[in-house]
Amino acid sequence: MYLDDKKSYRKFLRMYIRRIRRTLTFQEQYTAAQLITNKIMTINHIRRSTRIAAFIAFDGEINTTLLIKDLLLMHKQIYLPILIDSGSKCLLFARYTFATPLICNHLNIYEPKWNVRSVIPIEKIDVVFVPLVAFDSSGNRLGMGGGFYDRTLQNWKHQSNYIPIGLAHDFQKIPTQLFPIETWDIMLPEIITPSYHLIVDTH
Ligand SMILES: Nc1nc2c(c(=O)[nH]1)N(C=O)[C@@H](CNc1ccc(C(=O)N[C@@H](CCC(=O)O)C(=O)O)cc1)CN2
Ligand SMILES: Nc1ncnc2c1ncn2[C@@H]1O[C@H](COP(=O)(O)OP(=O)(O)OP(=O)(O)O)[C@@H](O)[C@H]1O
Repeated sequence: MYLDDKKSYRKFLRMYIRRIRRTLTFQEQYTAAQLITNKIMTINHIRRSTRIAAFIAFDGEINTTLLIKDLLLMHKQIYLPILIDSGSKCLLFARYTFATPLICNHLNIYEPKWNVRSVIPIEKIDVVFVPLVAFDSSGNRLGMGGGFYDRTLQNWKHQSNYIPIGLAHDFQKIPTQLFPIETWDIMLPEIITPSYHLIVDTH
């Protein structure tokens, strides 16, 4: 592997951070989940929103179970991404309630069972919580490498009212000078970790 080409460097960075993420203990994950949930509950524009897209964590991502539970208890409408084999590689968002069964997809991620009536156009969502592998203080985001969120969010600034917000562990932050940016990467205007709430000017 050669780290002087960007593709290999992105692959290396993903592998490196994913490996650290997977070594977190249950206690570390639980503490992080409590801290990030408490932080999110204090953010006014999230408290005011009605429809929120979240994700079910896998591969050591920051655990969202407590967050989703608290948001449901606040009577927010929660949506989760589902992957469909359409070739478009865009995500669909389906309604999730305490009564919704989750199934494990081919990438080992839990998602609601596909049902045409539970899917909502992304334009109707207020806040989209976005998983990520690495980020920097300018709002750059590196994901799992499928390009799903990059494609799904590509028009958010121009055609939509929703705001994408990255959720991550603190250690997933990379110095900007080391960040391998690609032209198609979507910049995140906000990123929340257990310790801070980063607000970026993406204009
Ligand atoms: N929680 C969560 N949900 C999510 C995402 C995510 O990053 N986190 N995604 C964000 O886009 C989408 C799924 N994207 C993914 C892209 C690539 C791989 C991946 O490379 N997985 C395997 C290898 C592939 C395989 O087994 O076929 C791996 O772990 O290496 C996984 C998920 C939609 N849902
Ligand atoms: N808006 C887009 N339109 C077409 N192709 C895209 C777009 N965004 C990303 N891609 C393609 O998807 C592939 C994976 O992109 P990338 O490595 O940035 O994924 P990622 O951001 O890490 O993953 P994800 O967004 O799923 O978490 C790249 O080969 C890229 O060419």
